[in-house]
Amino acid sequence: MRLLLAAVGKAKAGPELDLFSQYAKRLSPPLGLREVEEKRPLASAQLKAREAELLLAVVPSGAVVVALDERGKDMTSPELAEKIRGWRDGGTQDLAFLIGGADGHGDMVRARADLLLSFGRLTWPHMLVRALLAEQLWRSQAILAGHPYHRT
Ligand SMILES: C[S@@+](CC[C@H](N)C(=O)[O-])C[C@H]1O[C@@H](n2cnc3c(N)ncnc32)[C@H](O)[C@@H]1O
Repeated sequence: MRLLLAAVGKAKAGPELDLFSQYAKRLSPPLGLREVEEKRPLASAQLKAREAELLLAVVPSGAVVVALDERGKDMTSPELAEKIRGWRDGGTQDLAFLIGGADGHGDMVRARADLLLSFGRLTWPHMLVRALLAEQLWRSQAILAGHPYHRT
């Protein structure tokens, strides 16, 4: 099962990118990263709609889509790992994670998502969410492999 992260914004060199890379490089299969950006200064509603369009354009057809959203579902790490196991064992070819921009996700992303996943009700900076996601994917892989990284 291929893993894709589609995210609004371009990462710059710095601690957030280092942290993301530290976990992303452990993942097997690797986490493909597609960054999208709308340069025009649009009003919030238009910007969210445009970013949703850009994000969904890089998602392979038939992919399972998980949109990261503070209003989404809270899960434990073992629950997320089980969800991923279910998709993998059910024959999913592409699993895509979507991270929005400063204004959050547009309705098109919410409508397309198979799961809205929350990392708690706090709002995190989007570049940090990339690192949190990469760590949780690594944790999921460790849980599914019986690796001692995750302790309950
Ligand atoms: C700065 S946040 C946007 C917050 C925006 N005001 C909103 O209402 O969604 C940018 C992106 O980071 C991700 N994000 C931020 N906090 C999150 C959380 N607690 N759980 C999951 N994703 C989060 C989401 O993908 C969000 O679209």
